[in-house]
Amino acid sequence: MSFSDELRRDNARDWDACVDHRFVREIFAGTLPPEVMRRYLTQDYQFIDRFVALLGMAIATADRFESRIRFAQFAAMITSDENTYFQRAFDTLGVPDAERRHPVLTAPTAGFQTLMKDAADSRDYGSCLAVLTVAEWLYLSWADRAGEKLPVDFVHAEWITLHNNDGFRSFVTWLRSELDRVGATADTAGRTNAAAFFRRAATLERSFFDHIYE
Ligand SMILES: Cc1ncc(CN)c(N)n1
Repeated sequence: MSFSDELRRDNARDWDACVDHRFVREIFAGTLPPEVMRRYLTQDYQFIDRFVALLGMAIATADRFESRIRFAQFAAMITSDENTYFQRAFDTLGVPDAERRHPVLTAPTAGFQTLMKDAADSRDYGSCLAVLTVAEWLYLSWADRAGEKLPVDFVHAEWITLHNNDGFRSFVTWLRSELDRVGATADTAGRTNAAAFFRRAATLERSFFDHIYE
């Protein structure tokens, strides 16, 4: 079994809870209440900020140019297509500027920020990769539903298509192969560290979905 499959299997409870989450069912059905989507997106925008910083550390610590290019291209997408989606969704949902920039952070958002800072501060490529892989592979896992119709509202539909398009799918395939490659050459401590970051990320993903309904 590959390293990434092993990590996913070891975190199956949190992983499966996210893939089958109420948020996922409601966003596909187009029934996600606007106040829930608003809470989700205002918190997630703070996630994205630190996520881009972590991508920067992956670019800095990667062991080859080819990997840096992949991350740089992905960072370009997040800071263009995904960033403009957030702005258009905030406009539609009536989120004022102050709340876009400085919302009161919830515990899962603050937890993610600490996790991403810890991964970046480790300056360990495998640990950065583990967190990035959970964030993107888990999102592909819930968003990639063959044959499912898209909801009408762009705020719902585009959040799905940002996470199930061909470019995203190929980035996730590459991320997993990169984690497998790095895991195969890492020593026991390196694999243990990456596994611990993977676990923290999977747990937080689940509480992030849960908390927007609390
Ligand atoms: C919490 C969270 N996790 C993952 C993703 C996917 N980039 C996201 N936008 N937000």
